[in-house]
Amino acid sequence: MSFLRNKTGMLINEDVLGRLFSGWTSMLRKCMFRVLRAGPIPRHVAIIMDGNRRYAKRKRLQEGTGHDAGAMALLYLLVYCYELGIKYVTAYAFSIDNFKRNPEEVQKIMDLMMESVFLLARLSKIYSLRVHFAGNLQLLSADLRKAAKKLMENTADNSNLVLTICVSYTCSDEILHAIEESCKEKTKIAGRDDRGQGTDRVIKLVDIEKHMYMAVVPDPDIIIRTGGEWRLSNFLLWQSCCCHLSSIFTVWPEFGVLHLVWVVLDFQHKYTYFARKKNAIVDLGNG
Ligand SMILES: CC(C)=CCC/C(C)=C/CC/C(C)=C/COP(=O)(O)OP(=O)(O)O
Repeated sequence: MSFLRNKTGMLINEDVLGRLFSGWTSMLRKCMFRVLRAGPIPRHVAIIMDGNRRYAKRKRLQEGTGHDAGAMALLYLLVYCYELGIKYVTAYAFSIDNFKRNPEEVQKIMDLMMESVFLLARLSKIYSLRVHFAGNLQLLSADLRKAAKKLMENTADNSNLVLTICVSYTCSDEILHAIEESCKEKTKIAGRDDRGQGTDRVIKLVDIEKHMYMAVVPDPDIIIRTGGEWRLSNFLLWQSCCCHLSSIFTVWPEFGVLHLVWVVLDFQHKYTYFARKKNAIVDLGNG
């Protein structure tokens, strides 16, 4: 059993999360965030959560513990982002290519995902989070798909922060899906118009963008990749044309509040470039 799980095998979130919101550490964090808010705060932060297995290996922990710790790190990050005033967080939780991994590992990650859905349901009530799943959900088990859809429906009216979990996702699949849906839509419209006259049959960028899995959120301002790599690994390729890339050497389970502060400071440093991108920055008056 992993050190992050209790005797019944459940992730020990209560204590860990409880400690986040009380005491002097929480006070220090809030002071730090207050100072950080003197500068521009990114509206949307996306993360490639790399290095979970390396973390477990380095610490000589059981297999799977790295992903447990990674899931906890994401819950922590959500709270930090909420406190800082970041409105959108997107996490690359499982790519379509990850299905090629050892079946046992895939099953463990899927079980963790199911468990995370329940944890997120509780967290979303406390913080009024909206949870959105982006990806080819047909590739997931019926149970996980059902739980994910239920969580999306139950949190659809929440507005403090939108968490998008990219699962069974690759951006090339997302683009293909959006083009297919656009073609279907255009064919339907053309079919309704007998002679095809007056019908706009040409597929435009807006048609494709409308059908992207990520259409419900604005493009990211920052993509953070942990584990020391710079690759995008088929994550948000369409949406990342103007975004700031940040590669952190730390493995994902060890990503903490100070890493987030560093990334935001780095973003603020490049503010002059980002300021050219209209609406990229949260209006501090409202944040
Ligand atoms: C709440 C929620 C949605 C939880 C998601 C759980 C989680 C952290 C999933 C990450 C899965 C994954 C394949 C990460 C990449 O690290 P890796 O396994 O490739 O590690 P490595 O780079 O050390 O090999």
